[in-house]
Amino acid sequence: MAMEDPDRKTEVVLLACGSFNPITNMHLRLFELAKDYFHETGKYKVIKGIISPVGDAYKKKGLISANHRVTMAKLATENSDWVEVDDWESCQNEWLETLKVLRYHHQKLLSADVTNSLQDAVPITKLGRKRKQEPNRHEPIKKKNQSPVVKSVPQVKLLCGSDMLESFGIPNLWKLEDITEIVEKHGLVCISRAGNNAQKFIYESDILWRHKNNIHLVEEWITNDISSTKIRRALRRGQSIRYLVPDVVRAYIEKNRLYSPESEDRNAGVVLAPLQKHASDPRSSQALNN
Ligand SMILES: Nc1ncnc2c1ncn2[C@@H]1O[C@H](COP(=O)(O)OP(=O)(O)OP(=O)(O)O)[C@@H](O)[C@H]1O
Ligand SMILES: NC(=O)c1ccc[n+]([C@@H]2O[C@H](COP(=O)(O)O)[C@@H](O)[C@H]2O)c1
Ligand SMILES: [Zn+2]
Repeated sequence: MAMEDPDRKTEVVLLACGSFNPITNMHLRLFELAKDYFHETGKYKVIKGIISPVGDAYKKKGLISANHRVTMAKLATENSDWVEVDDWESCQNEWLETLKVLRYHHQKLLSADVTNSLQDAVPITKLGRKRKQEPNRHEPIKKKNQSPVVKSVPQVKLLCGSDMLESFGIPNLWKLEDITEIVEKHGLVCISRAGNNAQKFIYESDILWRHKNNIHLVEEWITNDISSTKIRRALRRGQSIRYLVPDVVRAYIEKNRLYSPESEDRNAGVVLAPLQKHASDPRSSQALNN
């Protein structure tokens, strides 16, 4: 095997935004697939995964309270040593554009980095993460003013499925400037199926095409059709969801009787927050594919 200096790799944090209503094994697989992909390039090191369940103000039909969705996501990731759940987005009173969630997490890493570099000048560790498992690494000894702080902050990339990528083309759902900033400043990791439309979708959009180096398409060879919609459907019908979601999540759903015909009717007839917000905004993404 080639000798590689792990410090040369670009550090990446993966951020997944969605309803997670409820979280499934498929959602957890997205992170593993993306991590394998980045590590196989030899250029990146994935240091963290973040699940950010959307807030109740998103108003999607059948969306149960964020409180339960966050709890289930935390239960699902309790055995993961790198994926965590962040409830900042779901605690906001209003629905937030995904770009704002990306910015928030990037900013948070920046401030962690600054705090770290102020606290200890030597040795320099990238990010401000404690490297517990590798105490004997030979970090270069530098004075803090010799190393620009910003340079070592990891990139926060949006992790999604191809359905989310393709939703960029739905009129009034996304602002063009948001899509541009996501692919320009952060980057996108999209888990897709062989022979699907993700590549064609990128080809057909000038903006996505221009930034295609920052859009990583990861092929899912061991396909898996689990979706939250199907989980909720099975629950309404009294069917088993065992082995489709982590067992702790299944137990939590049963104990709290979370999904029912009534819960599926929540927000029925209500306009989805982004559509409500952007409908009157001429900058919305009707012009993605030009
Ligand atoms: N089968 C899948 N393959 C790839 N990505 C997926 C798959 N299912 C969900 N995702 C991705 O997971 C993220 C969170 O999605 P979401 O919470 O909507 O889950 P979902 O299972 O699609 O739920 P629903 O059925 O309610 O739409 C999104 O980026 C979505 O694209
Ligand atoms: N303009 C935007 O930023 C925008 C529009 C639509 C959905 N989203 C996000 O995408 C995710 C979609 O989740 P669902 O597939 O469960 O609807 C949510 O996190 C939502 O906030 C963002
Ligand atoms: Zn979905």
